Amino acid sequence: ELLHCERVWLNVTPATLTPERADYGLLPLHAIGVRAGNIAALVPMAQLSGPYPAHWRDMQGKLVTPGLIDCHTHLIFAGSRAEEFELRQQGVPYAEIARRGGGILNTVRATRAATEHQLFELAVPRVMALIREGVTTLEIKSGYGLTLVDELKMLRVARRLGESLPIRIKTTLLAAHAVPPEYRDDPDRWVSVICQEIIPAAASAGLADAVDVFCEQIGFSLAQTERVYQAAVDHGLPVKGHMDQLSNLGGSTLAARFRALSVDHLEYLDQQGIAALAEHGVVATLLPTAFYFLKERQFPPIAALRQAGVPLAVSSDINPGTAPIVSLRMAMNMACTLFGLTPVEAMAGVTRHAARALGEQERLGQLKLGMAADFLVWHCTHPAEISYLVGVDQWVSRVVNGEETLA
Ligand SMILES: O=C(O)CC[C@@H]1NC(=O)NC1=O
Ligand SMILES: [Fe+3]
Repeated sequence: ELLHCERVWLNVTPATLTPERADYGLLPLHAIGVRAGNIAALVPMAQLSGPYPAHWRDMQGKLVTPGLIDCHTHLIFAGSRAEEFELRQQGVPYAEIARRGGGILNTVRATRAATEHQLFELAVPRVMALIREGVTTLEIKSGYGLTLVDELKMLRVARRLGESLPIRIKTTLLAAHAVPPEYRDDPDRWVSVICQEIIPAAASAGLADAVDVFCEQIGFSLAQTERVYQAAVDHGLPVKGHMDQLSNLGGSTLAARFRALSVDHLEYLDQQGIAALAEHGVVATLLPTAFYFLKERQFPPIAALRQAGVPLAVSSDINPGTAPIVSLRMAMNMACTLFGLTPVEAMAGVTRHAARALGEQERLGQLKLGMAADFLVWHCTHPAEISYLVGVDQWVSRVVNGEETLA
């Protein structure tokens, strides 16, 4: 089947990350061929004899993996919380910083004031940093606009990043990120605006691929979360949740009832929630960078999640408040170092499990015939290096939708 491919990479060592294997799914030397944006051939070199179609490259045995998927980011924002970082390091408590107008609402003010083009320009270097790390699919949330106009503005910027840069973008509406100042006295009315105005507008404009809620004491209650989830489902949108990050409101169980794609953070997830996730195949997304930056003490129940067979994803949670570290591979390293994941689990967490967290498990996240031709050929000699060594460029060929990208 190589002869029908548009491009072929010879002598690669595939790490397939298919679910049948408990390891990287490493195969001996293969040729990988693409056609019409998909993986059209994956053939052992031992079975090959020339001639080979045009556009082939000999990769001399280099490792090839599925493209990395960062399934949870807030990387579109204006302004900076660096000054708050300084205050915090001087010992000023969070509550005092919030009282002074800091926190999420600081970023909301700056993001509302920024134009669509300014937000795009601010986001490009952050996306390019992830592209350099090997990310080929990236989820970006809204949540710093907190008005109909500004939430849609953020989602349009996210869509434009995918149209302008060699990366797949999935968008998530997170209008339920914080209560904007205009609704401080009546949060339920903000939830009504989300359900009756923002979700319908985002859905009909095709701007949102999913709907997320920050279900937390300092965010939205279980009842408010349920209202937003019901509106999402009524408009054909899947849901996900920032759940059990600082306390347990029972959000994961509710999310599982709504067949959520994923629940994320999970430091306070309990056995009831774990059972609900396992029953409905919901992905548990670990966000170790926020745990690290907030100096959290409560670990997510990794062993219990493993025991229950809940798929673990790993993501950067890039955001100006609790995860100002623009690196998926640093998050992989922290998932291993802080949370005790193995490098194999971290790799599965940014490939097939991250794809599932975005509802893309049929198309992305594995090296498998017929799946999207999103893959990386690495200098690395061992797949664990992708979680181990952070900060250096290490891919020699980056392919998205079958096209080799040089950025
Ligand atoms: O501080 C910010 O800007 C976002 C915080 C971030 N958002 C959320 O839902 N959980 C978080 O840690
Ligand atoms: Fe987040």
